Amino acid sequence: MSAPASGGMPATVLVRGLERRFGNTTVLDRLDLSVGAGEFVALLGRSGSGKTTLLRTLTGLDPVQTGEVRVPAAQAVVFQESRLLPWKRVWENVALGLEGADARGRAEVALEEVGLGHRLAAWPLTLSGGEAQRAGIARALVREPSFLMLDEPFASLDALTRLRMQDMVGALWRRHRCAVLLVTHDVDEALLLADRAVVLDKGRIRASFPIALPRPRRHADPDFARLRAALLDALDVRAVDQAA
Ligand SMILES: Nc1ncnc2c1ncn2[C@@H]1O[C@H](COP(=O)(O)OP(=O)(O)OP(=O)(O)O)[C@@H](O)[C@H]1O
Repeated sequence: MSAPASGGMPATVLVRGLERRFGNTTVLDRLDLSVGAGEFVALLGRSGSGKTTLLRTLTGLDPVQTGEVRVPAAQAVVFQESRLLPWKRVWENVALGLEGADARGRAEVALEEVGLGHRLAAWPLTLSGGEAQRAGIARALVREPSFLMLDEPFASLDALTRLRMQDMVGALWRRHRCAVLLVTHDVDEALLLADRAVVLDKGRIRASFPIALPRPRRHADPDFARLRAALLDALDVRAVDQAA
């Protein structure tokens, strides 16, 4: 795959002219998007703008009606709820579908990496919300994806747990360097984690902001506040109409 993504990186994910209609409603409208190798992209947009539909198309759950979608085979997705099987222990959930005699060992290493080494044999229903999401992230990482999709993974967590999880995901990304597409409603989350924030509106990309802030990112940084204001503007329908 040689088409360049933003920043001159080779594209890991390439979407060209993607359309998705449900009956007479166009949900994705000639959408173009690329995610570079190792690039962290945050996808923001108002409710109903098509974020989940785009993600479902990238995972193959939703068909490509019109347009082109290229994603690597080594992909993984983490949803808002962890979707662990309650009748399997935590390590078994993470090892599910892995091949080879070392599946359990690999699952345990992934769980240790997300700070769950002490709950390997626990039943999912005994985990806190944050722990369950950690297990979901371990289940994704153990597959060594070159493309990781995160669909509002922290939305149901309390504010403090969310901050801890954001820190953890930032650290994991620096270590693994896979391409990431994070769907979020949280502008600060995008600014804390992503290389680029992309705004979806009515099924089209309306804005794409490079987030050229040094890491670790700080809310107190004046550039952080400037980017937050620009991103909030782009999410506002009046600003979108002016840009269109
Ligand atoms: N299977 C379907 N049949 C009909 N309409 C659908 C279907 N799936 C999604 N839609 C419509 O497509 C539009 C986009 O939905 P989508 O879930 O992708 O938005 P979203 O940006 O993820 O929203 P949210 O932020 O609320 O999760 C909505 O108007 C939704 O009603």
